[in-house]
Amino acid sequence: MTITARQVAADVLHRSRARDGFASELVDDALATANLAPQDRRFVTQLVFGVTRRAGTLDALLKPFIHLPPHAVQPRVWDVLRLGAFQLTFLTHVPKHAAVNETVELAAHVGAERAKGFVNGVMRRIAELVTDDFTGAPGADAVPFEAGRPPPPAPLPEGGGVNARGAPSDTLEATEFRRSSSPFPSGRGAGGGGLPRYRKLTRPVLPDPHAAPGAYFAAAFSFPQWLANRWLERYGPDECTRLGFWFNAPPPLWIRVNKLRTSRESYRIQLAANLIEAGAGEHPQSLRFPEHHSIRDLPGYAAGDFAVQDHSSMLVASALGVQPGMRVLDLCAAPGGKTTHLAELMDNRGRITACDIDPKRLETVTSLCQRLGVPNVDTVLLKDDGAIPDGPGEPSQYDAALVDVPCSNTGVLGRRPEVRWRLKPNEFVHLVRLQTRLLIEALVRVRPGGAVVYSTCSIEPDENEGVVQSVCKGMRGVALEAEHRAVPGRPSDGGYWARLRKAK
Ligand SMILES: C[S@@+](CC[C@H](N)C(=O)[O-])C[C@H]1O[C@@H](n2cnc3c(N)ncnc32)[C@H](O)[C@@H]1O
Repeated sequence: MTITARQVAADVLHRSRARDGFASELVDDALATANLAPQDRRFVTQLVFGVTRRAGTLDALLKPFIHLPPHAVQPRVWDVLRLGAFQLTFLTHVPKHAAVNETVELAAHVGAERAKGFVNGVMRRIAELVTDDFTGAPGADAVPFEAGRPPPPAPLPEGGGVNARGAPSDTLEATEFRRSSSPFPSGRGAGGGGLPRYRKLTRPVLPDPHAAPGAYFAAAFSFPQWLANRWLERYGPDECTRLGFWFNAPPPLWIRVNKLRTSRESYRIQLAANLIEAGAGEHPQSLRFPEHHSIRDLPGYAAGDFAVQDHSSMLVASALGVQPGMRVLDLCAAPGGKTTHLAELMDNRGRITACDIDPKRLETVTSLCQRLGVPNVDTVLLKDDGAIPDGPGEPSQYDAALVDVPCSNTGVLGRRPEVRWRLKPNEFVHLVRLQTRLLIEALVRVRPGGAVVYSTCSIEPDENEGVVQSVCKGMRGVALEAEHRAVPGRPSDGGYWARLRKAK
């Protein structure tokens, strides 16, 4: 029997709830075995990522029509209801009757044949609730649909904003969060440039944005209440609206052109010959695709002409300022995106020790090195105690180190849709403790005069400036040389890096 895209999506959501892995890995696994046409494969991704990102909003829309205690609805039936509500609210290419009927059939697939009538009733109410009208203003009867289209970016000079080594200029914050205390904005600017679109409902179901901004932001933009409160206090409603739209949309695809193999311009010509459009980003190796592409189908994938890497991540290895011939420690290396970038910046000359505690993820460092043509990386599996090997020869003799620590991932919530629901506020204490320890260990391994770059894909100050400041304060002979906050959506993922230098 053939399996449908909706059935695959329902199965992935079930596995994701059981925390079987990241949604992206589970989708890849499922698509590897399901025999689906390309447009159905894209539909699976759209459903799984969309439902996971928007789960909070979908539940707010569903709850008024479910007169049962939440535990009385089986989790898999709840997944089915979210899948149906997502199609009716956030997709415009699925006809309403198809969304309702297919969702009812899905109940049987998840082993809840007897729930078909219930699912049918709820879906019909959602179909009545969601109108085909859009507005530019938030409200209790308007669901955030999409950000306004930003104005086209001004053309960038080649390598603009970066120095000769490809390192970003050492200013703190090339871009900055905008703090505002205005009520939730409407109109131009709220979504990052153009007019945002909110989908009108026939009646108010969401909290009122003016009377209850915290509850509104959590429900309308689908964030856990604790995170909504945290961000509203820090950024204000205007910036939260922009972040909400950004994190609920699919993030753009960026690649890093492998300068060991080709140049950005030559690769762009290769893309153009295949009628594929890509725009140059500020980092001299970066290209951004305006449209979705299957990575393995892009020209030069097997030959290692590029690695998939977000623009913000490319800035991190560049910030270390490595030179050919150096001995470099990469303390949290897997899956190897930044390790291989370091090798490219070193022109494959010198040695990189790439450590991680996860053996499976460490294997991906090796395979990425092979694909990209990087021979000078030694992978090291760290033991449970996290003990790090000394550099070649004497201890503490690495010329430079990168410590790209495990973090909350709050800068990449669009790419990691399940993170917002898995992350708990009490995790920050443990993360900060680990991050501080790793940064100190990297500093200990580097020679006098050497540099360490500390980085995260978090936008939480306690994981970023907080860790760096406390280490600089507590460790003699260590100075903060430069730091950079990447703001989500300007132009890519959120994150942070700081370069520290040991006194000579
Ligand atoms: C943000 S990821 C690194 C991404 C990588 N630098 C890249 O660019 O592809 C963090 C990594 O830290 C690893 N990790 C977690 N705890 C660690 C520890 N105590 N020591 C070293 N690595 C650790 C995780 O397994 C994970 O691979």
